[in-house]
Amino acid sequence: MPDDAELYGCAAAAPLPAGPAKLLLVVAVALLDVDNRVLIAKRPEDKAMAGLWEFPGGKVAPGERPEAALVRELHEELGIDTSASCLAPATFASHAYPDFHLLMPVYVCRQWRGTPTPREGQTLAWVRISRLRDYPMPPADLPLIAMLRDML
Ligand SMILES: Nc1nc2c([nH]c(=O)n2[C@H]2C[C@H](O)[C@@H](COP(=O)(O)OP(=O)(O)OP(=O)(O)O)O2)c(=O)[nH]1
Ligand SMILES: [Mg+2]
Repeated sequence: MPDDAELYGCAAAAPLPAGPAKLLLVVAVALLDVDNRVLIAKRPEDKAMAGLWEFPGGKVAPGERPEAALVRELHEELGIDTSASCLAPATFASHAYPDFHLLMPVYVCRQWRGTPTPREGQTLAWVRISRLRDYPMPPADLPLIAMLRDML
């Protein structure tokens, strides 16, 4: 059983490389059902990091508020409607990928209208937080699993 330092990813701390080429702002959500299961989506074959499971969301457009971006992405990707007031800031990921640095605020949402439906070729799964580790996720997401487990 890994200890918490490993789960949070701080056991393998290495010196930070020089500044990233580009900072990418992506917003994501832990959508929770009444049983506290979280919705994850498997990235489709035609996208970067295909086959990995992620929290729904996407890039913030220039000039767009992060919450508005997430409301838009949830509609585009899952066909559900929510409002900025239903998005509670929870945690964030900060990860240096080889070609960009990802900064990803993660919100928790328990209220929306509609049934999440894969609109962009994803596969969806409702998963207990204690089982998230069974689903391969992008490296940026790995510290989030323990954070959400402790928080929710
Ligand atoms: N949505 C989301 N993206 C993640 C997660 N973890 C992670 O490393 N990413 C990365 C993958 C991508 O490089 C980037 C999100 O880009 P994206 O391609 O999904 O953006 P988008 O939904 O706006 O899609 P597109 O219109 O650009 O096709 O963030 C995660 O949990 N959720
Ligand atoms: Mg996306």
